[in-house]
Amino acid sequence: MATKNKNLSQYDKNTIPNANNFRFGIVVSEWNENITEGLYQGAFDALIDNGVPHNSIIRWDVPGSFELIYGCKKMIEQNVDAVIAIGSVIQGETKHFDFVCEGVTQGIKDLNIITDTPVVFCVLTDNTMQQAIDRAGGKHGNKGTEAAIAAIKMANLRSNN
Ligand SMILES: Nc1c(NC[C@H](O)[C@H](O)[C@H](O)CO)[nH]c(=O)[nH]c1=O
Ligand SMILES: CC(=O)[C@@H](O)COP(=O)(O)O
Repeated sequence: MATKNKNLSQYDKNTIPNANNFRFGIVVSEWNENITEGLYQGAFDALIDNGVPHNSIIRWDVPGSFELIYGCKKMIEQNVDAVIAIGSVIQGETKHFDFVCEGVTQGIKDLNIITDTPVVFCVLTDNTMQQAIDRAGGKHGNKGTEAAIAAIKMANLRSNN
């Protein structure tokens, strides 16, 4: 189902595990910060809404989405229960979009394989700024909210296995 057919911000609190004792790291790319700040707010608000204490959320900023890989690797060393990688990559004139998107995707995938801490992929890869706006609190909801819920569920899975 495409994003246009669902609201990224909707979740049923009755299906969300108890997150009171989990710690979360959020690494935020500064590129397209009008988008990434919206994604961060969605993620932060969802974590708080589900009982995560404010002091159990660590935020670091990195220059761009490609640096999310290293930032998340170092965040994992902070003994958090899950990490959320937040970025916004928007198509420009060249193929750089393709390489950044592929690189960050593969890098975050690798962290999920190599380490024992789940890293949630909250990196928008949009053709236009409007598509990004629509997914960072606009008409399709907020990908950051979706990512926070995924992070809670994965932290819970990790704690039970
Ligand atoms: N064009 C975008 C970038 N490009 C920058 C790279 O992510 C990286 O910081 C640079 O290549 C230095 O290593 N980053 C985004 O997050 N979004 C873009 O649209
Ligand atoms: C994703 C990017 O790196 C891209 O936005 C940069 O723009 P351009 O391809 O025009 O250099």
